Amino acid sequence: MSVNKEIKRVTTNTLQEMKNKGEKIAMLTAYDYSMATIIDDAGIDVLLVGDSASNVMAGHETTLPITLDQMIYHASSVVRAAKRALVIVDLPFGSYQGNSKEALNSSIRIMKESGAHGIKLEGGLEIAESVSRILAAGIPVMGHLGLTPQSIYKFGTYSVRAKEEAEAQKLRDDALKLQELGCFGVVLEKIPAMLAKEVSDSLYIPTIGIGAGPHCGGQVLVVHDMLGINKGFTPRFLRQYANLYEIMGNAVKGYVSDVKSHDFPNHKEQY
Ligand SMILES: Nc1nc(=O)c2c([nH]1)NC[C@@H]1CN(c3ccc(C(=O)N[C@@H](CCC(=O)O)C(=O)O)cc3)CN21
Ligand SMILES: CC(C)C(=O)C(=O)O
Ligand SMILES: [Mg+2]
Repeated sequence: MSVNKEIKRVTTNTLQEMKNKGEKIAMLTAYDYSMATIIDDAGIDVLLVGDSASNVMAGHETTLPITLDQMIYHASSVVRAAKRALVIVDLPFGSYQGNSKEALNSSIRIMKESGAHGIKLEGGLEIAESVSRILAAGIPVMGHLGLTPQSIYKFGTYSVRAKEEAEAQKLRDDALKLQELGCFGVVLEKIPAMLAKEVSDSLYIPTIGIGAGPHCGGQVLVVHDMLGINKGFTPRFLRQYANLYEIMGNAVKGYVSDVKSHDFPNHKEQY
């Protein structure tokens, strides 16, 4: 159990209390120990070990290639860093779509081998049986609706979702279903702000938006995007809080220059 008396861990109950009080939830991705330490120490509520690690960490075009073993490796590193934040891990593509037993086994592996506090998976009614089974095992589940990147080849683009009424109605139904099953929250990705407001107001559990406007219970971004490390990714929903690509690049340029010019190491930097 928790031995740290000074820092109170965020739990799924904390997130529900925040929604009840109208206090916004701040969530960011993290994939490694060093970055997670900085983000946790800076006061984030939820750390998401996203399958966006496939893009950001491994350089793949999509989230599809990342494996369950790789997600567990990233998650265990983040868990070791997180003193306060709730740590949630994406079930990667291919680790849950087969059947609900597979979904449960994958979730159990994540909880057992990484020490994370809950899982997230993409989809609505199609994955209801899996969500129930994972929840029945006592594992907190977060839903993810709207732009679901694991289905990119079904949709063909990363454009805004649920602009048409039929898709908007399915999203409303899916969100209610996920709440009814017992999910502690739902990510809403790249949908119209008014639809996100409607869904957020109709649910008692918190919604966490990314490109879903200001009315969600909280917000999530990929940390490399908001720190400006991921050069060239500038969707409208992104606010860049730093330009670390430039800052880190300049530091490396300085080092290269100092080595080439014989400036580094100097007499104090040797034995
Ligand atoms: N670095 C990174 N950041 C993310 O937010 C992210 C990932 N990776 N990987 C998984 C998913 C994929 N997501 C994405 C991917 C692409 C766009 C995007 O390019 N949007 C463009 C144009 C898309 C279009 O209309 O076709 C935009 O301008 O919004 C948005 C979200 C969000 N997730
Ligand atoms: C963008 C967030 C919601 C995500 O699922 C990820 O980073 O993988
Ligand atoms: Mg994801």
